[in-house]
Amino acid sequence: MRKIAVLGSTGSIGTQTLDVISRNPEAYEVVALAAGTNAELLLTQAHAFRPKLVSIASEEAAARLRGELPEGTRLLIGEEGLTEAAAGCGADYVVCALVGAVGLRSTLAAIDAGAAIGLANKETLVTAGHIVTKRAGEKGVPLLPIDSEHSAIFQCLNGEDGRAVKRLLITASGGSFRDRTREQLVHVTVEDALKHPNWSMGAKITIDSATMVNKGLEVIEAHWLFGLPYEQIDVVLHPESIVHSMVEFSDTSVIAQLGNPDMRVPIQYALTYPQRRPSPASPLDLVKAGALHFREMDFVRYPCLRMAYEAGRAGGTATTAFNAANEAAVGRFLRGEIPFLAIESIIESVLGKHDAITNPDLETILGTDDWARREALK
Ligand SMILES: NC(=O)C1=CN([C@@H]2O[C@H](COP(=O)(O)OP(=O)(O)OC[C@H]3O[C@@H](n4cnc5c(N)ncnc54)[C@H](OP(=O)(O)O)[C@@H]3O)[C@@H](O)[C@H]2O)C=CC1
Ligand SMILES: CC(=O)[C@@H](O)[C@H](O)COP(=O)(O)O
Ligand SMILES: [Mn+2]
Repeated sequence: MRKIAVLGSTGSIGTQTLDVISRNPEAYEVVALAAGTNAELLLTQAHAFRPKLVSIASEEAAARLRGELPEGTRLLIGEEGLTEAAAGCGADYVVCALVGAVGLRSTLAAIDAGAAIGLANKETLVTAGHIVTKRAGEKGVPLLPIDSEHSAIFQCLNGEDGRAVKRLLITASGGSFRDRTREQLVHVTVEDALKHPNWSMGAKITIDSATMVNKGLEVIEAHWLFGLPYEQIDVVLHPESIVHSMVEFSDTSVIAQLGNPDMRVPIQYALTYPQRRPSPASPLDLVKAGALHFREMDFVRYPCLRMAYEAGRAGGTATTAFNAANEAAVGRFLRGEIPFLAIESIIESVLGKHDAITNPDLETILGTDDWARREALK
């Protein structure tokens, strides 16, 4: 029986992970759950799964859990709680479903404890990919992708020799504003931006899809997960989100992974790999799905993707700054403080002020993250 910790259990990926687990109760024991603010849902989950530990971000949220948890479930708070959930409860598998670079330390703690990682939290790889992948390699810990595109690529590669890969083709839906011109983006609202055409996801990633930052993060995530240079990672617009990504090989063969948009498929595959199990997702009927479309990516329409490639190629702390500036800017947009198009100007401005440091250690990464956030909030 696999002992699992779910970091970010109350979010979109976290709740779907627990849904997958609850359909296979004989295979999993949930040993720890960690959340940010949603004490009510965390409490319900604690009673359903009876973990050894629950962790919540603040003392205020923790107050709502005291005296209400099942017998034998400990309560911890903040970064200490995240680390203990990741590394102190005997989990042999940790699902990293936190949103943002806040997931970095607990992911590293889980790796140091020798747990396999189911990784949804792409910001961690974008922030410190060289540290996370090196540490996982040294520990012999697998990093199993949950992000749908990376799960698709992982499945297409199927253990193939990387030298036979010509390029990765990451698909992008185009997000909430895929049919709008840049001029039409001037007055869009938060409510509009949160309407993703194909996926129901947390607020931050939904905004990232609309700005195309999400695809930029995914290009950098693919660079670290699959060890390929940026020249071999391309993005193609695919409005239907049926083809989750593709790999082109040196003999011109292109292998794709397809399915209806349902994150429980890649989540389950990351949990059961190398096996497959029946899934609750609705089967894909290509005849009913109709025509599938593919369009060239327009880097003028989507400058955030251009900036992500530039940061990726610059390397070192450039991607840390890119991610942190975006996190802060998206927070401001969601709070109604800035218009949609200011997200990209803030990222551009922060990157313009940043001199990337090569091969940074963790302290330098955290310093850059902090600096970029403060710049983005100015
Ligand atoms: N949703 C999706 O379909 C996909 C998501 N991803 C990636 O997966 C990750 C999670 O995304 P998603 O599930 O959509 O995000 P959500 O916002 O839905 O969930 C985020 C989770 O993180 C928790 N959290 C946030 N801040 C903290 C903190 N400081 N301490 C502890 N817990 C915290 C939240 O807790 P609470 O809600 O209690 O505040 C919540 O459980 C992101 O990196 C995203 O890019 C990748 C592919 C698809
Ligand atoms: C489901 C998933 O993996 C998301 O990252 C998704 O890819 C978002 O869609 P787009 O970024 O392509 O709009
Ligand atoms: Mn994705």
